[in-house]
Amino acid sequence: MSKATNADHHDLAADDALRASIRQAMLDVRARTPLAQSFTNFVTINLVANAQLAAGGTAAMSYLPDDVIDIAAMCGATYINVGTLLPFYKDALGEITAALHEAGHRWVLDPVAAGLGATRTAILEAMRDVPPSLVRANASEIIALDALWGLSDGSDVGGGPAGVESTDDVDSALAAAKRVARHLRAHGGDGLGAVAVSGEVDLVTDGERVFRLPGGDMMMTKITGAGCALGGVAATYLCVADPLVAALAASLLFDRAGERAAAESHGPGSFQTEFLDALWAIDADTVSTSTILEAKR
Ligand SMILES: Nc1ncnc2c1ncn2[C@@H]1O[C@H](COP(=O)(O)OP(=O)(O)OP(=O)(O)O)[C@@H](O)[C@H]1O
Ligand SMILES: Cc1ncsc1CCO
Ligand SMILES: [Mg+2]
Repeated sequence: MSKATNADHHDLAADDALRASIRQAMLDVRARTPLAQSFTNFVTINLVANAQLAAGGTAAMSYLPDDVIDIAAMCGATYINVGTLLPFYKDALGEITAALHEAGHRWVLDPVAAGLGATRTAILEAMRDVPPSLVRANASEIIALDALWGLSDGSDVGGGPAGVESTDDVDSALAAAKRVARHLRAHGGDGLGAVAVSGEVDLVTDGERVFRLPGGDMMMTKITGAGCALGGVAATYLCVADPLVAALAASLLFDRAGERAAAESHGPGSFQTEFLDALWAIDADTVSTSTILEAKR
């Protein structure tokens, strides 16, 4: 598939309403300290919680269905990540996602390693009819999710799952990302939904509008869980903003924070520390005035 060129895009105008919404979402998170709970993998759980706190929210992690369902009633959004599977997850996630859907509660799905293994496939397939508000994933995972939800027209053939890392570039997931976003909007209840595909240039779409966000730093791929933390912070923003705005705000904050951390650090260990400091330090104006390339329709 050909790469989009700059002629196909324009930077969003300074007075575009989306920029004001992104700025407001950041200010609201820092003013209100919203709680987004997580059901997430145990490799990166600590980074997810710390990133949510650094971005201005609060965190609570749980795996027990009645606990997660009770917390959902008192928090703004939930983050669900299928990275490390345990035997009880299939039943627990089925019960939790059905209840969240019934309650109209907003949640973010991180379909880590989508396409890998029969149990993960069954878990993700069951989410098709009770979908999240926002899917945050790398390109390979979006291509796999689109296929296993039966949305694919067969034109995108991804590299397939190779574990938790992407084997596909972000643009190759464009059609899949748009189909998944449209599915979320059609089945999510409130008509809202968005997909955030992370990579060297992030791609965010609500199924109609497509935005590309250049930036970040390759050091983000040298710590585990930058993507998981991005999903967790997207859930933090989802407490105060629509899925499209939450996806853009979180992705832009991560890009700016990654750049700042790379300039201050000297390897993966200090990068992670500097990255949390940067999530804390970067202001709403820096994020909302970032380059946001919208594709011509
Ligand atoms: N090559 C790159 N250059 C700049 N930024 C990048 C690059 N690759 C990823 N990023 C950034 O890193 C963050 C995480 O994206 P990534 O695609 O690595 O997620 P992921 O594969 O789900 O990660 P994980 O599963 O380890 O949590 C995003 O903010 C993204 O913009
Ligand atoms: C390394 C790893 N294994 C399962 S989840 C995870 C974190 C990155 O997604
Ligand atoms: Mg990931």
